[in-house]
Amino acid sequence: MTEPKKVVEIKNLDLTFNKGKKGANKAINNVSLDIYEGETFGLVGESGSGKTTIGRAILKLYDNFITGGEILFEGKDVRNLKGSELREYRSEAQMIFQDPQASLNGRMRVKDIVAEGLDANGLVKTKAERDARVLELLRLVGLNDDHLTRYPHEFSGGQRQRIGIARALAVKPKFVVADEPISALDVSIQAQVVNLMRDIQAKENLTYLFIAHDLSMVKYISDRIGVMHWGKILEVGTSEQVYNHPIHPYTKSLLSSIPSPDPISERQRTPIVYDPTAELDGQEREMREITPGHFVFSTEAEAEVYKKNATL
Ligand SMILES: Nc1ncnc2c1ncn2[C@@H]1O[C@H](COP(=O)(O)OP(=O)(O)OP(=O)(O)O)[C@@H](O)[C@H]1O
Repeated sequence: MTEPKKVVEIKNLDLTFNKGKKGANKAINNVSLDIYEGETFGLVGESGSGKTTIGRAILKLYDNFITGGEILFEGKDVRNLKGSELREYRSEAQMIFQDPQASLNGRMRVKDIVAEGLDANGLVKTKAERDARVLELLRLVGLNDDHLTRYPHEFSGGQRQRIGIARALAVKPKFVVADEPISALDVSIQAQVVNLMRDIQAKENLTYLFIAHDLSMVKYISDRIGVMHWGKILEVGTSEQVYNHPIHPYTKSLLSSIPSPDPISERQRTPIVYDPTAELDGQEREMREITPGHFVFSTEAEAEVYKKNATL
C-alpha cells in the first residue's frame, strides 16, 4: 500500500507570543502533526489550548511568532515561500471562520464577497466569467441566483456560513482551515453545514483542518483527531480510536464532559476530572505509538502501561 500523501507536515513547532516581553506566552510547545490529502483532521481541546494558533500558523499569519520547528505544505517550508509560490499558497490554503456574522463585510453584496479572492488573485478575466463563477460557487453551497445581490444581514446564520464557505472555495484551495465553523450556529443547522462541508470535500478533493471544542460534531466529520492541551498535542488517532478507545487521561476527561442525547446514558454519565499536575512533573514525554496509528504523549513507562491495557 502506498503511503497517503502528506499535505501539511508540522515538525516540532514552537510558537511564543510576546517573546521576551512581559506576558510572554508559549502557545505552541513542540507540536508535530501530519495532515494527509483528502482527510479531515479534527483538532480539539479546551479554549486557549492553541488550536486556532496552529491553524493560523499554517496559513502564515504568525510567522513572526514561530520560535522553532517548521511547517511544510506539500513538502515546502511555508515560511520560505516567495513570489509566485507565495501567491499560489495564498490560494491553496484558505480559512473558514467561526463567526460568519463578523467575518463577512456587511456593506458588500454577496456576489462581491464571494468574488473577493477571484478579484485579488486575478482569477477571472471578464465580468461574465466572474458572475458565472460566483453563481457556480453559490449553487455549490446550496444558495441561488436570488442571493447574488443581497447583503449578509438578509441571511440566517447558516446561510451566512455557506457564503463564508463559498468565499473560501472561490480560489480553488487544496487545504482549508475551518476554525469552529459551526459553533456559532443553531444546533439544528450544524449538521447541515457539516454535511455540506463533507459533500464539497468529496467533490473538490479538499483536505480540512477542522478546529472544534464541541467534540460531539467533530467525531462525525473527522477521519483523525488530535487532542490539544496547554499548547501540546496529547493524543492522535483515528476518530474511532480517540472516541471509542481514548488513552490519555485528558482525552478521557474531555469525552466524559460531552452530554449524551440519550437521557438514560446522560443520567449515568460521570464527568472525569483531569489532574494536569502530571504534565508538570518534569519527566520527558513524547508522542509514542500505543496501537497502530494511535499516539499518546507519554513517558516510556506510561506507554508500556497504555500498551498493556490496550491489549487486555
Ligand atoms: N495574537 C495573540 N497574542 C498574544 N497571545 C495570543 C494571541 N493569540 C492567542 N494567544 C494566546 O495563545 C494561547 C492559545 O490561544 P488559541 O486561540 O490558539 O487557543 P484555542 O485553543 O484556539 O482557543 P479558543 O477555542 O478559545 O479559540 C492562549 O493562551 C491565547 O491567549
